[in-house]
Amino acid sequence: MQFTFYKYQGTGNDFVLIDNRQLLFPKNDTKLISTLCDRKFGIGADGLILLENHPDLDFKMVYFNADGNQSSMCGNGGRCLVHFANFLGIIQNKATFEAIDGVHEASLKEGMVSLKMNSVSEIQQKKDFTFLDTGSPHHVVVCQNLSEFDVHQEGAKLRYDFYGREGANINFVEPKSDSIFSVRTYERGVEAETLSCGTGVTAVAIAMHSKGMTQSNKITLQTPGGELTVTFEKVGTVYKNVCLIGPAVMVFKGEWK
Ligand SMILES: N[C@H](CCC[C@H](N)C(=O)O)C(=O)O
Repeated sequence: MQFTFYKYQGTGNDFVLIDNRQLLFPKNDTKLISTLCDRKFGIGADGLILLENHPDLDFKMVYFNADGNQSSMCGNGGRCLVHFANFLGIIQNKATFEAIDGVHEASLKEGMVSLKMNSVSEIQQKKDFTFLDTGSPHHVVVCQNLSEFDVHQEGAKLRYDFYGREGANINFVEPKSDSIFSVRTYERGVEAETLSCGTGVTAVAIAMHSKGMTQSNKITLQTPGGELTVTFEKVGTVYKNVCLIGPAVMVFKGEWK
């Protein structure tokens, strides 16, 4: 089948975006989606995102991991989709859309997209790690010498041996200052380290505050793909008004034959 696609990246987390408002894309074709995301036989991406109409909101987001399966919320993908909706003329600089984890508000200014994430009230603080869901499930563990760390091997071990079939995303974090943290992420469904992970850095920011490793509510996350900012308000035990802020870039447009 033939269709137009747009390749996007948000701090190096990259996606194939398709305007599916006509509902012509074969969503159940796992093999096609994994081929489109394949870096040798396809376009190459960490995931694929469909923009669809919504009866009440600006649009609907449907997200697939590179393995071809529909998955949980993608923060960087959501940011890229807001940029795409502006490019298509669907929105100006504000958006309200539905994703798998509910309704999100977003704003766009000079190529930077601020995406409101769900509030977080359940944080599992263990001795050696923190587990929380920011739209996707995330394991957060502090480590030293992050640049030397074998993220793929250690991430896969935790993702498969500890979390089993369902899995989780594994975030390794190294404090740089009270409000700056370096993060590298092994992503479920990509089954590799990605250059950044939006719901992942959101989980890291909240986990660091919850552990008392930062007093700030405006956190800078340095990832191999670039810099993201996460802001939040802690009201009682709940993290509210959580925002993921960073760039979204259209890399190229293409036709799939
Ligand atoms: N791979 C994740 C979904 C995408 C998360 C990531 N790309 C983001 O920016 O949040 C999962 O299956 O839980």
